[in-house]
Amino acid sequence: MYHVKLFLGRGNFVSLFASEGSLVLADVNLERILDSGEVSPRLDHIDFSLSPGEWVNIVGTNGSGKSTLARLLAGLTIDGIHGSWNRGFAGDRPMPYVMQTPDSQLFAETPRQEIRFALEWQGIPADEIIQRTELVLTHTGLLAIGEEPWNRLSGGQRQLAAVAAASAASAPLIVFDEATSMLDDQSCAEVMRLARTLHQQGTAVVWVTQRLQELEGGSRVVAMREGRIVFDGLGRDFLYGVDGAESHLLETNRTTPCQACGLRLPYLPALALELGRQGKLARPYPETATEWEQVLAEL
Ligand SMILES: Nc1ncnc2c1ncn2[C@@H]1O[C@H](COP(=O)(O)OP(=O)(O)OP(=O)(O)O)[C@@H](O)[C@H]1O
Repeated sequence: MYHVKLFLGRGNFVSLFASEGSLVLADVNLERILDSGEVSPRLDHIDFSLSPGEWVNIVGTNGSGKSTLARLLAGLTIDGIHGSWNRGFAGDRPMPYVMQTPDSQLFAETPRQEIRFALEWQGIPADEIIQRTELVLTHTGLLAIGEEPWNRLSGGQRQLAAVAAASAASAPLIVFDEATSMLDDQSCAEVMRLARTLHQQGTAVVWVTQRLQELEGGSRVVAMREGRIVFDGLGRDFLYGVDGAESHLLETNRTTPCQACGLRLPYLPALALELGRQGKLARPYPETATEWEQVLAEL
């Protein structure tokens, strides 16, 4: 860990503790002009740090600022942004950014071509490109459809090709912006598997999602509301409230951080909270399928 002091303009400084090489944003702001002519924040006093190799989930309702933050983390240009940042391990080049709909980011004609172009764009020597393309196709399970034109592939297969091309960059960070929201469950699981493999290999992952059932209890969740980060902590605390605060939570009828963001609790956390309310279940609440099976068998 080290200590960074960032100049914020107007004579203000902010001090943040960050792991060495972290990507750090400090008091980042972005405004937008509404149709009425009023000014409204798109990003509102954002302080955020991402360590090398870390996985962070970004959640929030529509229009809360998730994509804007994700684009900023990817190093894509956003006009009108104010504040301080140090891109740390992510460097100055734009990082791969996988969008919701694959068709808006595929520009070659087949998965093999798409990966080849991604490698060419990085400046990989021509004699390495063919071999590396085949390796990426193999590792992503796309070898059999490498030569298929997009119109013969499903949306899920096209999205996998987009992830494969993004992963070909071997970048230190990859941003998934609701990359699974248009996919069926199987394609969704395959895209998630690829993202997890990249993470296990050391790539930092920014995972923007509205599918709260994807959140793991021990993973980091950053929740946004009206351009602000309103929660930054563990998935289980986001879904259930902070441990120890539960009785207060129930007595006063306060909502969990998830509900306070205007998001609906997924079915299983909602069930766990309800069973807790009825005194039939105590913390720690089950998170995995096996833990749930045990709990249900004992009820
Ligand atoms: N290019 C832009 N110029 C001005 N305002 C924008 C622009 N893009 C988005 N906005 C506005 O900024 C706010 C945040 O948008 P953003 O897309 O970051 O939210 P989001 O949480 O990703 O929403 P969604 O889940 O609907 O994609 C919204 O009110 C949106 O209308």
